[in-house]
Amino acid sequence: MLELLEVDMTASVWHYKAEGGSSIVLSYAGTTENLRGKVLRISKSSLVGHPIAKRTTNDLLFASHFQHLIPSGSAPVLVNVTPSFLARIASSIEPVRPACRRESAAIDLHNPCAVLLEDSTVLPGPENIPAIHRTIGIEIKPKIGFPEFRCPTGPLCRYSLMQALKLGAGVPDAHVRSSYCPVAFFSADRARRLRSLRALFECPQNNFRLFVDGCLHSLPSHGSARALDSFELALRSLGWTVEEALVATCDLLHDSGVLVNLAAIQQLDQVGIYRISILYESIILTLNQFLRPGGSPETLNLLLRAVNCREVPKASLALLLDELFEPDLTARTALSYLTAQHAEAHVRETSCCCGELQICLEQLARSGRIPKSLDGLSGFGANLVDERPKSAPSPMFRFFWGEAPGEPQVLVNHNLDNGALKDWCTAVNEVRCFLCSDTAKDCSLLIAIGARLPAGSAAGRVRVIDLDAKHHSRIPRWKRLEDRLLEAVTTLEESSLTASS
Ligand SMILES: O=P(O)(O)O[C@@H]1[C@@H](OP(=O)(O)O)[C@H](OP(=O)(O)O)[C@H](O)[C@H](OP(=O)(O)O)[C@H]1OP(=O)(O)O
Ligand SMILES: Nc1ncnc2c1ncn2[C@@H]1O[C@H](COP(=O)(O)OP(=O)(O)OP(=O)(O)O)[C@@H](O)[C@H]1O
Repeated sequence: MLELLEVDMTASVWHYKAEGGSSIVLSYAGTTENLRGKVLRISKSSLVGHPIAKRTTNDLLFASHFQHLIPSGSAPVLVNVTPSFLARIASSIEPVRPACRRESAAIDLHNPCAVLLEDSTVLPGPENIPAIHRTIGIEIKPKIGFPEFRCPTGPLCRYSLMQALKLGAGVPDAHVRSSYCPVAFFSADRARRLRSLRALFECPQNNFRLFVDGCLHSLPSHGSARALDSFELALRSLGWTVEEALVATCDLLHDSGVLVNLAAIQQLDQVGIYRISILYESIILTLNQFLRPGGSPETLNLLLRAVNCREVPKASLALLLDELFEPDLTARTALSYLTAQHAEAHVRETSCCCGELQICLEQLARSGRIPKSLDGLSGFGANLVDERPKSAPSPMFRFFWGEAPGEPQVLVNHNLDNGALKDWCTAVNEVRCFLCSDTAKDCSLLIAIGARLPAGSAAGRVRVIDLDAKHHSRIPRWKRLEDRLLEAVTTLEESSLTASS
């Protein structure tokens, strides 16, 4: 059983730290010893009260399986919160929340669970107590590290297309187009990595945040001299110039091995959203066939067992889909290695988990959870960075090359044979891998660096945050988004044709 802890529910000791699309994070400012250096991550709901992220406590159950991987005291813990505590927090933080977040969502007052986490924007002091006066925290949401699209001028990454869409839609954060390139950020080339980091610093949008001594430092979308000045002052007090701090961050990220691991998990997406969407619809058609009156419950249960799911008698479609796509232990292990990722750069030693991740991915392959196309796993993770776009066509490349995915179809009929069962398992596993990869495409890195050391290096640490499993119900939305991205590619193609004629 998962243990639910109680936390200090005095609203005044929890201060707003930051937020994303589905969570608000508060830092602890009270005196309880074991809460110092912790943050509380609470869920949001839409303004009319619908939960935003379909999160399950399994995320935490899962984390509890891997406590041994996570440095002591850093493992996330599920805690109980009351509606009245949440309501008090909601009113106290409202004035400090960014307007665009306030207008779209609020605290979910009806979710009795929150997550207590280590504050990864600060470095632990001697007794694991955060030395909050001496840390710069840098948060990066790197997005997808390989190009997925092709246009007349060459490969194109999803991020730059999203920039075009965000600019067109007037997204508040993105009124200036960023020159950040995730492919360069994941690159093995240090100069390219550094250039992409500078681009983030110059145009942060929602991909880059700075914390000074654990507090979010507002960095305007396109550099107001004043905000930069105060950040530079904070850096200077730790012995850094901005450029030196960016170089140290870049090196720390590289030494930690985290980017290679992240890229490996992102590339569990081997087939692209169009094929995934067809498979997802096929899975729904198949389940519906067996859920209809007269459908065969025995066959349905056989299908569930074939993909390691519990038998669900008389289940609804929604329950069955949740059961099928609740990430299984092995897929979660891969993500868990990211959670456990950390690096202590001052000793230039890393606790890079490439080896373990490799084993885990191989296990995924053996258990049939990685599609056949990923069979050649030797080197998986090791030489992905920079290699893949040249050596193996990405899903979207394949789409353009004419391997269109076809129509959804019922994957098995009532006379289940081995071939049909295999198609079913492949389809479910491909969708599972895709969901797992999407988590890695949307997570963030938190890099904490302390004072500059004489050799120009930093005491520092890298953590990966926001590894929530993505819910299968997002698949139709992702497909529609992909349609819009493809339209943007077409517009680019047309404008380049016009320019060249
Ligand atoms: O759909 P995308 O690629 O725009 O990604 C969403 C992110 O937008 P971005 O492009 O990074 O500005 C979006 O970021 P913001 O909340 O806009 O900062 C979220 O991360 C969203 O995930 P979730 O709803 O919080 O679980 C992300 O949604 P998912 O794609 O992960 O469902
Ligand atoms: N462990 C942590 N330590 C310090 N700050 C954190 C931690 N976890 C989250 N944060 C801060 O809170 C913000 C929101 O958290 P998180 O990314 O988990 O929310 P989300 O809504 O799931 O994000 P997204 O919109 O990217 O999906 C982060 O961007 C980060 O600034």
